[in-house]
Amino acid sequence: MASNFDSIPLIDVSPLLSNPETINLDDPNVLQVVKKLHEACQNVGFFYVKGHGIPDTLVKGVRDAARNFFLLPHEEKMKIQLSASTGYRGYTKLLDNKTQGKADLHESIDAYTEFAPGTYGPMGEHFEGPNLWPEYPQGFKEMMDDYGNALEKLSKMIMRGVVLALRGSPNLFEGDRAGKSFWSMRLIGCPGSGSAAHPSAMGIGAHRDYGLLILVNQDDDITALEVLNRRDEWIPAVPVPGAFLCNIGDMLNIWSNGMYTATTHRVINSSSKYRVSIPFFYEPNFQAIVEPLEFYKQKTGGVSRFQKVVYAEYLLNKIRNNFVG
Ligand SMILES: NC(=[NH2+])NCCC[C@H](N)C(=O)O
Ligand SMILES: O=C(O)CCC(=O)C(=O)O
Ligand SMILES: [Fe+2]
Repeated sequence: MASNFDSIPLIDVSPLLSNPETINLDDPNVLQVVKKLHEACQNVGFFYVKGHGIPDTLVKGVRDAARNFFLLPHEEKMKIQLSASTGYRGYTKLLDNKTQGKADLHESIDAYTEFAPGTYGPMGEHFEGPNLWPEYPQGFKEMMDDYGNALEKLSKMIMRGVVLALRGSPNLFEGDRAGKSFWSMRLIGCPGSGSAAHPSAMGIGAHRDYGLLILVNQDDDITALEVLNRRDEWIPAVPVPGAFLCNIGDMLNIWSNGMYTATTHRVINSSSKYRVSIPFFYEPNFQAIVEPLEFYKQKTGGVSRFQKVVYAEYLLNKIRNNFVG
């Protein structure tokens, strides 16, 4: 469970990225980073990541591309509309995504890892299909693919750092667990409250994320994301230019037997400006079986605190609830 934090720590992860294949605690810089990661994952469930090596042009480029897309006329955007038959990929208009049964005041493009039809059997069919990107500007798809690949690599290295903190094997979350991450990405646009026809609606209602690790790329000049601490206070996640905001999802909460926290958060854009954010969701393998790992159980009292879930089933159940009346 999250503690009574009142701010979100900033962590420079560059020491984790210098020797990806031989990362280990003999390097004092690595040791320092993993301690900070562990502490943040335990007490806050959120942290900022700098020193990540993703070029600023790419980080801003995807946000600008998203912003330009959301400026297009409604009919144009609806050409790539998301539905169950597009594998839940594509565009969702304002107030069509729901959180806890309430309409959210955001529009979005949702994307998932692409895979060959049949790869994941009948469960996989629900998510089959290419991602739906706009035709214009040219190169939209290529930029999003580059971005997804870069964030997948970064997420994997951060996960190695998290495991190393307790002297676990750095590849604990690879192989059958998350070696073939079923990652996803959302391009999100939230109107400012001044322009909204629905002043009471939240951008995104209170929720936890589903998977392992989320990296949020958000506009620098608007504070809208808020994070719930144990005193039930909403702590604003003020943007740190050049840094990603990183948080933990339900699957890491389960795998770590509750040691690491999937913290509740929400989005309220009370500024007058339109806000763009792009969360990247680093998730388990589609078919991963997720239950408290022995490694973490030993460190959390020896008793499993969670039932086993299959990631694909968990995800599909969540997604279906997002798009029903
Ligand atoms: N993939 C996500 N984390 N989506 C945002 C969470 C909000 C979503 N409408 C839900 O109820 O779960
Ligand atoms: O827009 C944001 O800053 C965060 C979005 C979010 O929490 C989500 O999509 O799960
Ligand atoms: Fe979220």
